[in-house]
Amino acid sequence: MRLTSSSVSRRLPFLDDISFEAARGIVGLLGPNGSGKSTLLRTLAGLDRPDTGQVLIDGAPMPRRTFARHVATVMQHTPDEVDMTVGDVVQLGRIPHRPRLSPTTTADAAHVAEALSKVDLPGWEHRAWSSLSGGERQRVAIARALAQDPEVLLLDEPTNHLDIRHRFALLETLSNMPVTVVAALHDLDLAAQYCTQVVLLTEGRVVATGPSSSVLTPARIAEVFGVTAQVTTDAAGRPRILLSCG
Ligand SMILES: Nc1ncnc2c1ncn2[C@@H]1O[C@H](COP(=O)(O)OP(=O)(O)OP(=O)(O)O)[C@@H](O)[C@H]1O
Repeated sequence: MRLTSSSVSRRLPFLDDISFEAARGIVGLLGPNGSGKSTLLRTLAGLDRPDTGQVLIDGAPMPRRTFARHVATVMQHTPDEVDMTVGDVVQLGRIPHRPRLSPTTTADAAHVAEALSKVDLPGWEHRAWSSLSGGERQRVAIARALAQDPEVLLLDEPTNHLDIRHRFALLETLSNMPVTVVAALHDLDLAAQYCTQVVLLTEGRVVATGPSSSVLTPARIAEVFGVTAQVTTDAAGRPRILLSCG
């Protein structure tokens, strides 16, 4: 499924004429704090409306209920004290696939188990959500989105709280799935390795978009983030970014 941001603009929080298209693979939204990544993701997810412009799926606006079935989101700030099990939380991802008020099925339970395995938490259904660490909660929130069987995934800092191994594992899993992912990321090196395309934002505007090799140049990184970057290419031909202060 293709997701298109077509000249999306908002007055508050500010977004200015944001256009890009995401197809299968990971599109990374990059930019400093306050550059508009979360605002853009919320707008793409239909949680906030653009003042002008449109969000299109396969070239057309999508009705709300169909959208909820095909597009899964993980935004920032998961709740703390919720009296639910991990299984309950991940089951929320199955709601758009069930008739209203109908009970969960064994097929739903299988989707939940598979999603938990994908985030390396197999068999965690009975753990209490409130007992989980920050990184475990983040992985459960991602499992909830995966259990939805989405064709488009919108993720706000999905690697937040994750240890290094699980950061790699998550991006590896996402890039091998037949889904369109748009993810806000802070780690430029990780983005360079896994994103098919990056959208670099500052102050609600797109500075550059395209493959990371063309967008993430040392000059642009210095201009946007105020840090020094050394850009090399690894054995697999992927750009690698080494950052230093100043
Ligand atoms: N409800 C709001 N009303 C007014 N301004 C807002 C509101 N929400 C966010 N902003 C402002 O809009 C700008 C963009 O915020 P946003 O959360 O989209 O940035 P971000 O790129 O996701 O940042 P971060 O990397 O810190 O998560 C920020 O300056 C923020 O303070």
